[in-house]
Amino acid sequence: MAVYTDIAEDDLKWFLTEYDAGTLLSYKGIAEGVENSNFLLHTSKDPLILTLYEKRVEKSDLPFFLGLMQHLAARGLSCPLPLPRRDGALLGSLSGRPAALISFLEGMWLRKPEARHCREVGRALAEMHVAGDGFELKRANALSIDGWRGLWEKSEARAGEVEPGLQTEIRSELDFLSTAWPSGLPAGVIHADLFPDNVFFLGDQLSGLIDFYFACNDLLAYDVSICLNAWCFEKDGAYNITKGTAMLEGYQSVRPLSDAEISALPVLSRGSSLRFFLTRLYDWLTTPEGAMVTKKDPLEYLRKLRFHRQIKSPAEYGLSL
Ligand SMILES: Nc1ncnc2c1ncn2[C@@H]1O[C@H](COP(=O)(O)OP(=O)(O)OP(=O)(O)O)[C@@H](O)[C@H]1O
Ligand SMILES: N[C@@H](CCO)C(=O)O
Repeated sequence: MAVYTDIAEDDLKWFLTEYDAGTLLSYKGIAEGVENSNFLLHTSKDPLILTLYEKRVEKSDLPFFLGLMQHLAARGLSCPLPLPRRDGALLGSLSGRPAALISFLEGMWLRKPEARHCREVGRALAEMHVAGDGFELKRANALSIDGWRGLWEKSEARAGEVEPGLQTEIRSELDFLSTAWPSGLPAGVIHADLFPDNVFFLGDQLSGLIDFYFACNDLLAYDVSICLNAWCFEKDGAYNITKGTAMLEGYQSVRPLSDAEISALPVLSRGSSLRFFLTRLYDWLTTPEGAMVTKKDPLEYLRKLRFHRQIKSPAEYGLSL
């Protein structure tokens, strides 16, 4: 569960005096999520989410994340809006952690998304890419090509515990990606973690995107590859081309991909598979047994990586070329 830091009711009430948030009626920790501590607050006004930022989030990045939510919401994207304090600041401090209040978004994430949902996600991703234009703050992607080798080196010695032979395979993948990684593709603000648990639906209608805490500036098509990986594979590891077609059509109904972006999809998808494999591998090897956090399977992403490696044409993702 993701409540790493407990809060005392009195401290919370004191914290809320800095905001025009109404009177506290109740609060409870939210079990989902792995990165930060989240609480649902009921007040005499609107419900709110309180997030306490934990160790993996750099405090210096918070103005980017919170400012981005404001920027996107102001351009009509459905995403949480940070509530400013009375002094105008978006960030406060609670229980020794940086903390923010954000608006509560109605909806549920889908445990079993179908092709029609993938279409909506593709569309929303493109809308986010378009709406991100003009956002003035910049944040480099620490979890892109330049960061992968360092991340791998933290796990390499023990990687064989997860699957024998991994060392050779990942080293050669890193070598391949460092020569094949595309440059010059359209770049902008990307979500970088738009998995099913970060997209809310009300019925079949997409109601909003959450969790912008990996957002950064990077290649827009790299974000598309992250979504293909997160939404278009079945539990048995098979790529679902119907979902892929729907997602790519949804995306292109808002922002058509260039020929260069389409050609780069297999390489970008190898990269995004490696990115989630590496963070999951690190967590797998370092999270203590019994910790109240669900560890995610790194091998799921190794299998996706192997799938993308044998792709001969981007048409195999469901694009009509
Ligand atoms: N604005 C919001 N409105 C409604 N619920 C929210 C909102 N923000 C977060 N939540 C709830 O809190 C949960 C965890 O949020 P979030 O995904 O941001 O956490 P996290 O720790 O950064 O997780 P991860 O990075 O693993 O996805 C969500 O699944 C959702 O249930
Ligand atoms: N979405 C990530 C975890 C949280 O960022 C994963 O599935 O590995």
